[in-house]
Amino acid sequence: MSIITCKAAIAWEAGKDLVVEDIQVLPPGPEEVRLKVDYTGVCHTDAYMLNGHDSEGKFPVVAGHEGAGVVESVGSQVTDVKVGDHVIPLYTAECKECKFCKSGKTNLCQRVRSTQGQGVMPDGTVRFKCRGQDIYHFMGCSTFSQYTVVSKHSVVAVSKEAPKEKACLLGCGITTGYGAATKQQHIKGSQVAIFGVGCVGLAAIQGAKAGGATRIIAIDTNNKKESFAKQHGATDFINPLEIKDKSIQEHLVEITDGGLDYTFDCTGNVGVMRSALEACHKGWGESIIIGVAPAGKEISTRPFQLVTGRVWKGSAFGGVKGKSELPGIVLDYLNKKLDVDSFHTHSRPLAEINEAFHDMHGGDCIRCVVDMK
Ligand SMILES: NC(=O)C1=CN([C@@H]2O[C@H](COP(=O)(O)OP(=O)(O)OC[C@H]3O[C@@H](n4cnc5c(N)ncnc54)[C@H](OP(=O)(O)O)[C@@H]3O)[C@@H](O)[C@H]2O)C=CC1
Ligand SMILES: N[C@@H](CCC(=O)N[C@@H](CSC=O)C(=O)NCC(=O)O)C(=O)O
Ligand SMILES: [Zn+2]
Ligand SMILES: [Zn+2]
Repeated sequence: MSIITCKAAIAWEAGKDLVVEDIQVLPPGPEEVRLKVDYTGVCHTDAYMLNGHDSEGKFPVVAGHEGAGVVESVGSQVTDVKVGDHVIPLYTAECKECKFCKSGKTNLCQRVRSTQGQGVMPDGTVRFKCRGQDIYHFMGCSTFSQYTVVSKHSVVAVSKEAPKEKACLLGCGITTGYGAATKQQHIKGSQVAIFGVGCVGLAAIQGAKAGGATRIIAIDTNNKKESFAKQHGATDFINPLEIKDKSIQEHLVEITDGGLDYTFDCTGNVGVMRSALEACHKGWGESIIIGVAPAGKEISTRPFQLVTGRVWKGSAFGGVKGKSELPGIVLDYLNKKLDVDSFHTHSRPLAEINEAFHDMHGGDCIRCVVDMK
């Protein structure tokens, strides 16, 4: 296996445009997989890290974590995937052996998590070089490169029938929102509010509908999001900026006879997280934090909100175990149980990856998919 020279979008420092340039991608180590990335989505978490808001952010870096591609080569200890497999990299690994994997209580495998957070492979080194300099990995995926190297625990083979320009979105945004909603045990017949109608929030709306929620209130500051929300099953749409005489949580409690059974924060704004918690029904309402808040931000509420039975919790990658569950979610997409196509609203070639980040903030964009080929 030799070094591959290809194109990658490199972030040299926080807050600056990515630069597309030649990068050297080293061969995979014994427990690693090198893959050709065909498509990558651009998630809000990439923007957050590239803007310097991630306490784990390291530069220079190849960002991107919502990809789909094909295995190019594998290390000697890799048995789960083989050359030619269509794969999705997993920022939430699944080793099936660590305490977390074996607990049956969480999808948060810790096998590679600490090195992943440091931007390096499990052996503490990197597989990217540009202009003679080491370049960090991001979230164990680094899909903004035409080739990338991931741990064998951080990749799963999926059906070759799934178009990769759509399947990539199952590598983060759609799975995150859909999983977070569908994994709530008592969502059937419930009243739900989803704050933030981006890719994650829209997928949570879809999940709430699939789970049988009877009232699904979508909340976004951009009115252009109403049609997307209703198309996916929202029964109501509220722009919180249009609620004048009271807070959004007071309004929600009023119109739902005491509050929501479930609320989901899909914004990353800590003020919104508080509203989402306080909009929950006394005694049993549960608020699930999905959004990622900037470094240094903290959540607060009156403890009385929890004393009186509201539950505050969080969800990463929708609670989905990547190796065990993602191939089935891809099949759900192929079997039309799960809509993915309508989330792919914008496309860009790699040369225009910076514009993909601008697309994100127009009300008409759910996901921009970058063609890496
Ligand atoms: N826990 C996990 O596993 C994951 C977490 N995330 C996080 O989830 C969040 C959503 O991600 P994604 O869908 O990609 O992001 P998007 O930026 O696509 O969507 C966020 C939406 O929330 C809207 N919004 C912003 N402020 C408010 C507000 N005060 N009230 C209501 N709506 C608001 C935004 O509007 P506008 O664009 O006009 O600002 C936008 O429509 C991010 O924080 C991301 O980092 C993402 C993936 C996985
Ligand atoms: N590094 C950040 C936290 C970032 C974060 O919470 N990431 C989410 C996924 S966001 C995907 O788009 C996640 O899975 N978190 C669990 C984890 O183990 O990272 C920080 O330090 O605050
Ligand atoms: Zn993401
Ligand atoms: Zn594990």
